[in-house]
Amino acid sequence: MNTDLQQQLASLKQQLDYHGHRYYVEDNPEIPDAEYDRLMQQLLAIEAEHPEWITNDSPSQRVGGAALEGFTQVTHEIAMLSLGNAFNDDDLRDFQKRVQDRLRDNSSISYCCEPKLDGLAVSLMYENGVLVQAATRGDGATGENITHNVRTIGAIPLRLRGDDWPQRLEVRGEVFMPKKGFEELNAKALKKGLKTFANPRNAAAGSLRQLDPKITATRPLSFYAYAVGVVEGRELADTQYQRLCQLKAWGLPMCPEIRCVDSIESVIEYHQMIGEKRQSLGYEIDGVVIKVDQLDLQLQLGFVARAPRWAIAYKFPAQEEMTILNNVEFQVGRTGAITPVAKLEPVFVGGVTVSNATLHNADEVARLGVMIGDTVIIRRAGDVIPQIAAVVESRRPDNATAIVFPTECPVCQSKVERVEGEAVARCSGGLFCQAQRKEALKHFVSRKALDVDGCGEKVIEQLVDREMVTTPADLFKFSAGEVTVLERMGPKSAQKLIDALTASKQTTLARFIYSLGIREVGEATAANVANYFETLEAISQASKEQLIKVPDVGEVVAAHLFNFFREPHNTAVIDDLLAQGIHWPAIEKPQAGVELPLEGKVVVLTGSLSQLTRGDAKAALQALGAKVTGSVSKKTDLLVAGEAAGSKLTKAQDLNIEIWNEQQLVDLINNG
Ligand SMILES: NC(=O)c1ccc[n+]([C@@H]2O[C@H](COP(=O)([O-])OP(=O)(O)OC[C@H]3O[C@@H](n4cnc5c(N)ncnc54)[C@H](O)[C@@H]3O)[C@@H](O)[C@H]2O)c1
Ligand SMILES: [Zn+2]
Repeated sequence: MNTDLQQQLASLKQQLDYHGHRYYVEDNPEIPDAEYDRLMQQLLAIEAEHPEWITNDSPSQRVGGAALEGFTQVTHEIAMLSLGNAFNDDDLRDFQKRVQDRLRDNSSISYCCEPKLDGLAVSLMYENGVLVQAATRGDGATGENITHNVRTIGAIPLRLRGDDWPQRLEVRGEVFMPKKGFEELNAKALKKGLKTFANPRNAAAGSLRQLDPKITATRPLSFYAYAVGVVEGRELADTQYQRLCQLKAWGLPMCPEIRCVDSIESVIEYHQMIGEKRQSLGYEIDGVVIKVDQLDLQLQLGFVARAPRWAIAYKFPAQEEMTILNNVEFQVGRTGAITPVAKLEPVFVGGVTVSNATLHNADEVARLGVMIGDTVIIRRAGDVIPQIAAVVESRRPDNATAIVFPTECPVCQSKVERVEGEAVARCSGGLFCQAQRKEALKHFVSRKALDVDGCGEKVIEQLVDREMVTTPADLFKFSAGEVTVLERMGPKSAQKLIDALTASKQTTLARFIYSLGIREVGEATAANVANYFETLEAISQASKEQLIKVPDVGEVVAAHLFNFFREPHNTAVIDDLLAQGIHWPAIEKPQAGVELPLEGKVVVLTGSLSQLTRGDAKAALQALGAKVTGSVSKKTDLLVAGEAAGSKLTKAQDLNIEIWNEQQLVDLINNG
């Protein structure tokens, strides 16, 4: 009759066992906590209806997981328990009612309110004020001996302060990894191509349960005390809050957000207040823990199987949820970067419904090992954009398909380039691609490029939005009358704009190369390339090997240059520009035998310049024959120091290096 329900129960137990093991024993959960909690709530609901089905081995009756092999075991003198959960204000009011009913007391009860730290519980045994043993919670009865590892955690005192502590004192609390440390740890791992941790809890647990304490020592772990276990030889205060204050006086860190309040409504306010603070705290929390403050009341209330009756965890809405990756679309950014965007089955997480998430780039896709059709874990903490944190590989369907990057830009069909060593794939049709149009045009007319007066961002935006220009060459194709349709463009300013455009046609090869907006080709690089090859034709036909010979051009820049001129869309625009009359004077190389004024000199630039941009100054120095480097050393021949020069100037003075001001450089540029 009840076989369906019993089958469901068996399946829930089996799933909870599996995920509990991954979480508690392996520190490598597969599903988000919210999903685990839902499974647990289903189990509890069935067991509430059929208490006769509850077995001792049910996940509802047990705490945590077994100790890891490799550690010696510690038997807890007083069991370390879990906590019941509340998910809304009414759950909390029910808790209050249960407490009052059991105590047969209607007077108001004080509650100690504490952030629920997302790390792992540890027990610290102090004898005569000295830390003698540390253990994990394990299955509540038996934990792992992690004394050596815990000794490496700076926040945990090896010896208690003062002298009024009990002879034996067991302190319980949470070891956790602060958010900042977690991010740094993951950033390091990512750089080295190592596995990253999904969240700070896993990082803390994985770091603490290391067989080698040297590894633990390198991990940024911290600790807050929240309870007392064994006490022998002296009485402690008779409330939870006072006890924590005592621990604090003995040198054990106490979370500064802990408050004692005297009504359940104040608890609800506290929960809300901490919820609002959650993102700004330096550590991850997943709720608040509410404890009846009076110790004698706690004793009267006692325990159920796996949790005290006098405490409850009031959870925050989940920041991690599961959903399905339905598809991946590729977006082209305004600089041509091609970003895979995950199209998700909508899911409510971190307070909003999420249906898109960025996958960043091909490296990220590979790192996650994600496929279309996968069940993925979405993480959205605070206002941070939603991220795909992990893939639930065990739920991969048979028809899952690989994510394939396009070889052609989805917007303009130009070739996609992915330069070796760069994570990002890009559309190489910079001059032509609609997605990049506005950026390309703004760059083209900017001061260091063709320097078109009166052609600001607003003008470009309107010209593009009205489809009056699609490529830079179109800028030279309209009449003054045609541009008067733009906002705030009277006949006079229209004529000015046309005149400025006409004037800009007379330029230099360096400016022209710079104006094309080739990736990583700044003004100095453009000048070097122009000087080296002397003609546009030579540049556009140069091989990568030839390009690398240009000062300042490495493999990446060479690849960008090479690919740019291989894209027919780009060369068509360049031809059009030349047809519109863009021209420049031929570059005259100094005759052989004539030395450049700074030939072979190693020059460093520092401080802020007022007449030249950094790039112009660098390019000018290079044109004068100098090699420009970044730091002052014995090899430096000359330092050009602008305003507010700092340590480089001091160092150059110490080394007796020749020092010029900006004007001296400008004079040399002007007079050769
Ligand atoms: N993702 C998974 O697969 C998976 C599997 C198992 C468990 N879990 C998650 O683990 C949690 C259940 O684990 P649990 O049994 O350790 O219980 P719990 O996390 O609900 O509560 C007990 C624990 O809270 C911690 N805690 C933090 N601050 C505290 C404070 N101020 N006072 C007292 N305790 C404090 C202690 O470590 C204590 O052991 C749930 O959040 C569940 O979602 C997830
Ligand atoms: Zn494109």
